[in-house]
Amino acid sequence: MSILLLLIPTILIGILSYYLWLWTYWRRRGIPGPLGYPFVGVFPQTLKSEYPQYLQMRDWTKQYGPVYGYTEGTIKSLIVSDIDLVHELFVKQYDNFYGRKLNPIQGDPEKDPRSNLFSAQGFRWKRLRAISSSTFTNNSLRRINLTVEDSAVELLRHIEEKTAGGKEIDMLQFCQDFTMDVIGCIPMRQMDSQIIFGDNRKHIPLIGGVFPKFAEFFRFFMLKFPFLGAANFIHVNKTMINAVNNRIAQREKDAENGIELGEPQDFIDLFLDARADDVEHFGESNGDFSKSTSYSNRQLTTSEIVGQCTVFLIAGFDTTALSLSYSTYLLATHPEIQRKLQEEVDRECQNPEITFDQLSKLKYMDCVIKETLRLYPLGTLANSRRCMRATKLGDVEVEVGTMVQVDTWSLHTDPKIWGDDAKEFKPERWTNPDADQIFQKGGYIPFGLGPRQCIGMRLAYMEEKMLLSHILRKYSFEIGKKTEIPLKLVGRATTQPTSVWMQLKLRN
Ligand code: HEM
Repeated sequence: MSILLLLIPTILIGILSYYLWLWTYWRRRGIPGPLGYPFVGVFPQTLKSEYPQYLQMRDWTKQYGPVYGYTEGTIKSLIVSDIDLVHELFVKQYDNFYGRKLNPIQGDPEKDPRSNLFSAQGFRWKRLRAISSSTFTNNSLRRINLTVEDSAVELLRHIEEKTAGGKEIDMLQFCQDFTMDVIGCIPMRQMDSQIIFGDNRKHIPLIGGVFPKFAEFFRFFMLKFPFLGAANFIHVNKTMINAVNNRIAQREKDAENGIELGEPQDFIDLFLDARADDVEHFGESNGDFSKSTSYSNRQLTTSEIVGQCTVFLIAGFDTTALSLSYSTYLLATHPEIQRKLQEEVDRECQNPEITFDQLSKLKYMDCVIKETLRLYPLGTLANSRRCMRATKLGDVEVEVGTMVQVDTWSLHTDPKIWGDDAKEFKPERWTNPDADQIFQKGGYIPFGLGPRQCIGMRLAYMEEKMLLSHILRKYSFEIGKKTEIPLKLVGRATTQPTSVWMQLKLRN
């Protein structure tokens, strides 16, 4: 009994000291930054959906400068917005930072059989990337150009109905319908986006960050008992597993009946067909990637296909819809830029159908989309890396397991990089070769940089150009009574406007 009385306080003091030690990690190293609270660090600030963490990070950058640190539970993050450090992180020191920042509740990327392109690291990532890349080649994009156009035309019909009599519409919802139609595997298209992105899981990252050793255990329970907060995730996952299994069964049945494979219907087909011919020939330059032998398969397993389709849905649907809706807002508030863009579209896209080659001639449209993503780099949660080998980033010694997050919002509007008009919407700046130089150097990263740059970037551009061209040939975006200026931004994984109401005026 007396031993117990001694043991319990000792354990409690040990745990307390451990958490306080972690909490003051950056202070002890002389790196500035917000402290937050014991045990949870800055989690209460970074998990607020009503004030997205990227805006919060931007505020802290103003306060602490381009390099600072904070803790979220036991997760130690270094935040950077210095162009040279960004380039070093993503490109020069890729071998030291090849993992992405993950919460322990997301599982171990080395062991999870459903580990996907977004979370995987090392050889496994290389293999998934090589296999997935074949679905984003020019040829593949050309093949789906028609599907993307069908979705755009369908949306235009829908817009026609809803704007009858001069009614205002919320472009955010319309853009989401469009991108879901393009990206959603057929069985997911009817699913409410709230189910996929419903914001009811604030406690899950918190538990994972504060109690990493028990993350596997919590994960197991949350997947067993949906009411604990993972109901939406479980539903999406089950629907995807059924969809993939049904498609495999259908293919087997067709093969038995001598029916040949047709054109791919969606990502499930693309992934079932995808293979990487050079997967077995990846020579690794260092020991960290050497766990290669168990993954030398050229094709994806069923679990991997489920993981890939789910991550493509999550990474590709909302991001592209948001980017589109920000563009419509910026065009409505900058009519002279909209007119110039309409002139380009009228000139280059004269036939009813818009081809892949015509889309590539829309140079001013490229500038508008680039500039939109400079001012609204909505998907920057992904612009992070995990330190896999101890190194130095600038003057800071970075230990294995430390996360490095780029504050993209500050980087993209830094007057030292972009000039005094950094906060203005000026697509013309992209006609100056200096802007592309900034991109090469790491100052413009809406799609990240280096080997892990967004794999869906070209698909996103294609979708956006297709929809904007179809709409702008017929309508002009105009500010309406309900348009919020400036937009009110919310969100956690992505930064989104609460709504993008506007009027679509028929052109003469
Ligand atoms: C405007 C639309 C989009 C934006 C702003 C965006 C943004 C990003 C960013 C910032 C990253 C991190 C890159 C890095 O770490 O260097 C990323 C990665 C990724 N994105 Fe996108 N994305 C968009 C569209 C898409 C689409 C359409 C898809 C798929 C169909 C997609 C799938 C992915 C995947 C799988 C990754 C992880 C790549 C890897 O680690 O190898 N994204 N995206």
